[in-house]
Amino acid sequence: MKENNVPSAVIKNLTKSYGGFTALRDVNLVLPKGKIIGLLGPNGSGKTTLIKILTGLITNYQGEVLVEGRPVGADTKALISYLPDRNYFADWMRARDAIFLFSDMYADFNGAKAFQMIDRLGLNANQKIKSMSKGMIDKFQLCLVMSREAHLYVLDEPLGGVDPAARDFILDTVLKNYSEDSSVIISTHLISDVERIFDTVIFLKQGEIMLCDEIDTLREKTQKSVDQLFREVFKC
Ligand SMILES: Nc1ncnc2c1ncn2[C@@H]1O[C@H](COP(=O)(O)OP(=O)(O)OP(=O)(O)O)[C@@H](O)[C@H]1O
Repeated sequence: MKENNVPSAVIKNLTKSYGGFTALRDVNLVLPKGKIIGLLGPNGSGKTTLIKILTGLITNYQGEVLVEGRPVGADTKALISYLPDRNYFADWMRARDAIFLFSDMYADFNGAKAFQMIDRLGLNANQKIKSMSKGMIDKFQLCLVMSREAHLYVLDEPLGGVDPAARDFILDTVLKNYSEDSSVIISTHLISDVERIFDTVIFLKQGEIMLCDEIDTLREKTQKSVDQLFREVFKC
């Protein structure tokens, strides 16, 4: 059962240091359900660190992180569908093997949906993943991740290797496959391609939240696209 009134994630006073270096400083965020959230920031601003904390891959930090009201841990991993920034398949695997593996691993995974999606994207279920191009693997991983009925989807650079013609299809795939009971957090540098699907935008700067706003409010306030604003705020 999904607990409808609980935010997908709540982050309170989160600080993460690597040795003497502070990668995240006193981050506070609430990720409400039914939203697509853009997590944006220049290289090294702490996006992947935040994502790894949310997904339970980094466990030593200060502060509190809740997913569906529960502290991040073994329980919450099952609630999150995570697209990492690199692939994790064994060399021998064909696309269909990975789909069957996901079926075994995740109770909320819809294998039929995954087969349909890869077909729609022109991928071959019998092809070895190792022999796919980077863009093909990106598309395939996104199909797997969006074929789960998760509470929180965490997508780290989902379009990195995807050709411009396929990007819109991928974004529509994201839009179609998350529900009002879940939320999606997307970290990307391809802001102009992705901003049309954001409800909320977060700018991270040197480990701190410098902006967290609804996209409509932001556009009204600044009269700029998110991409334009990002380029101005983070101009080198
Ligand atoms: N394992 C680690 N050990 C030490 N420092 C680290 C480690 N991982 C990340 N950092 C540092 O923490 C900071 C934030 O890194 P992070 O990977 O979270 O940034 P990012 O915003 O995802 O960057 P990018 O856009 O380049 O992927 C960087 O200064 C990075 O060098």
